[in-house]
Amino acid sequence: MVSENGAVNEDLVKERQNCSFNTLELTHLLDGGEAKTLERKEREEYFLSDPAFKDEVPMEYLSHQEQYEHSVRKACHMFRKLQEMPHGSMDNFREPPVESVAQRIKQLLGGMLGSAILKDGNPLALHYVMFLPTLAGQGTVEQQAYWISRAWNLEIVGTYAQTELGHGTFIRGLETTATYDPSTQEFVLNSPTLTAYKWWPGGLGHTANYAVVVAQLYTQGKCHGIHPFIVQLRDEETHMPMPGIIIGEIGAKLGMNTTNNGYLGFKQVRIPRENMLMKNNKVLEDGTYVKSPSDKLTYGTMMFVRVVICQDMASYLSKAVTIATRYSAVRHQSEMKPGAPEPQVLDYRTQQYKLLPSIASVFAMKFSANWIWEMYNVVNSELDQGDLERLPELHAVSCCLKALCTSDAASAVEIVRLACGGHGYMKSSNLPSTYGLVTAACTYEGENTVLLLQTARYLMKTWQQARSGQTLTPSVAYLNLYSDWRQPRTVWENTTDCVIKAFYQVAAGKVKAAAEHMERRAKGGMTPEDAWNETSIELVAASTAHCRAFIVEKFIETVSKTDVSRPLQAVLCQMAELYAVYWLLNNKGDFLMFSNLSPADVDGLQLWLEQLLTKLRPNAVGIVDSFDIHDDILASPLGAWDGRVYERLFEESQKSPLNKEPVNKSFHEYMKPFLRSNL
Ligand SMILES: CCCCCCCCCCCCCCCCCC(=O)SCCNC(=O)CCNC(=O)[C@H](O)C(C)(C)COP(=O)(O)OP(=O)(O)OC[C@H]1O[C@@H](n2cnc3c(N)ncnc32)[C@H](O)[C@@H]1OP(=O)(O)O
Ligand SMILES: Cc1cc2nc3c(=O)[nH]c(=O)nc-3n(C[C@H](O)[C@H](O)[C@H](O)COP(=O)(O)OP(=O)(O)OC[C@H]3O[C@@H](n4cnc5c(N)ncnc54)[C@H](O)[C@@H]3O)c2cc1C
Repeated sequence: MVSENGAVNEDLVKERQNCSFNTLELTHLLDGGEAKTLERKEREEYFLSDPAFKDEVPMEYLSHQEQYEHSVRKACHMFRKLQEMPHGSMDNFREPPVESVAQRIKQLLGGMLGSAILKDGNPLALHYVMFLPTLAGQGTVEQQAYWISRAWNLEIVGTYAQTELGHGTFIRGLETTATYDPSTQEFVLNSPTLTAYKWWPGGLGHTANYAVVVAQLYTQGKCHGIHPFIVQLRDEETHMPMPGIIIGEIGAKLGMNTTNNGYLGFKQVRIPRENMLMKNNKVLEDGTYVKSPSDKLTYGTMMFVRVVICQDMASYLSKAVTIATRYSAVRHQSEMKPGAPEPQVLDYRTQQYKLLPSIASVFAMKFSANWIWEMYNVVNSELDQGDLERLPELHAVSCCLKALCTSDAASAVEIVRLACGGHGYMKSSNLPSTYGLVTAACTYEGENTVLLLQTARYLMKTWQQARSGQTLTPSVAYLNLYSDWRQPRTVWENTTDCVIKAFYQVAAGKVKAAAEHMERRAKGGMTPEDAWNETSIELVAASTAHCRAFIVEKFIETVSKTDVSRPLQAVLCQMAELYAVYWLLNNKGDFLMFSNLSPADVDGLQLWLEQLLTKLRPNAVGIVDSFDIHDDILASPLGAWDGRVYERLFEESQKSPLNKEPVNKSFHEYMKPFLRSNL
């Protein structure tokens, strides 16, 4: 079914002809307007046309060390090009106003360009994603002026060193100490144990020469908890480790093998007092400690990254579903009807069930990521005015959204990889490394179970408030509405209103059940902590249900308000319905228990799901085409625009170093003597 030399695969041509909506309209919608699409495409062209980013030998065939060296070369070239970018866009980044550092970084690094150039991680990413935002968020005006300009101009390269060998989640338990010495006005950093060694920070191994180090602050004989310090790790000229710094790379990982995650130990390393980031808490010259209104402000960078991760997950998933959907349109297999031609695998219902809900997830993530990004900016400016009221709500929403977006992305990438059969197992398909990137996000920036429990903590508090009749903040207002889930059941309808209500009824029901079970345990004599731990499976489930309800509502709300042509509107609504019905059926026990759904309604829902798959099937390729992902970003023989899957797979196989010679020397060294010995 492949067309002659270089032409687009006929199946894909037909799919594109059958698409019922204007794919460009959807592209513009997703980019935020036509001008933004043009800007993105210009940026992509500017980077992707550069031969310096092309790999002669695919990275996977290089040694660990070579992979690192190539990625440093590419990362440096990438950021140099950013600085030199035409149309003055980078000029604005030379000395950015502090308050917009985060926005600008997102604007610069957002999207998928980075992963096209560096498929398995960028050793400079942490400099932009965490070092700079920490300087902006935690530094005083003077510290910002000095450090941010040095960091923006890449005079120094930084990372964020918080996690230790012994502790990642429980950051109050970190062991690195920073003890203030008023006689010299310095902090002395020390790693008292092996488990105190920093472990994991990206770029720490051999790339960064500075780090924000999170350590327990001691002054005047007292520990004041964890605080951020700027520490020089390596000489700016020679790059040799500074005295007292023990540093290296932690080794090969499941994925992200070019992010150069490192370890770091301190042996009585002295830094000036001014290197403690003092926007929030301060240590005066004489060692007096001055506390900020909330010790959680120190956690600001983590919150920022959790917010941007949601957007990042939507990008990775859009890439994976584009690859798998185009491949499924090109791939023919088996006989659906005796004697009939082999159908496109996309025509199998089970294949549609793997692909279409995963495509819908991209939209769900994008819309909720946009929403949380706006909330983040609003709350952040309130914080700057000293108003901390909405910080707990932002923390609660960002924790559960980060957890769901990353775990959904990881499972969807794996589902669509499996949907590509054997070819999905090839590294060249780019699906394994995409999985490596997204599954890492389930752990970094807060392990997902831990984050869901943070949201649960907030839900338990608000549940008590709901019970005492208090008005709740918007994201939990439903707890007031559905606090009594044993209300008489109303008739189930297959409508989005009924579905949204059901998701919230389930969330409220699960919050209530967890709260009641915890109370019962506490009344039975358990300590609150034990009661919490015993109930934590239900707490995580409550948090998940809360977040799913929120995502479903935002999805349906966004598509209903979007001003687009009718054909596109229809597709977006089908996507939103599919997302909702898919998750509803996946958790039908919860809905039967807590919502208006009765067993007799389940058949109708299953039918609804199947009808949606039928309606969306002809637009599957059109929808992923609208993501408008450049072939060099997809970097997959299975997913290229032209659908020349088999030719491209064969071309990729020719890049294996083993194919450079007809007989490998191992034949003469091992096989031949072995075979002879069996004669
Ligand atoms: C730059 C943009 C570019 C865009 C392009 C795309 C790029 C995307 C990014 C991709 C690249 C990423 C590279 C990888 C980066 C990984 C970096 C890391 O992992 S770094 C390492 C990341 N490491 C982690 O993430 C570690 C995870 N662990 C933690 O964050 C904490 O230990 C904890 C939150 C679990 C507990 O903390 P603990 O102090 O024990 O707290 P308790 O439980 O005792 O609760 C006490 C009270 O505090 C409250 N509260 C808590 N937090 C916050 C908050 N943030 N705020 C407000 N409140 C908060 C809580 O609600 C409670 O309130 P209440 O009920 O009393 O009223
Ligand atoms: C690719 C990657 C990049 C990273 N980059 C950085 C970086 O740049 N800088 C940095 O500082 N760190 C970084 N990290 C570290 C990362 O932030 C931590 O790994 C993460 O916060 C999880 O902590 P942990 O490894 O200690 O897991 P643990 O907390 O030990 O988790 C192990 C298990 O214990 C469970 N658990 C732990 N606490 C609780 C609890 N309270 N209740 C219930 N269950 C619990 C978890 O759910 C999990 O199942 C990175 C990690 C990875 C994988």
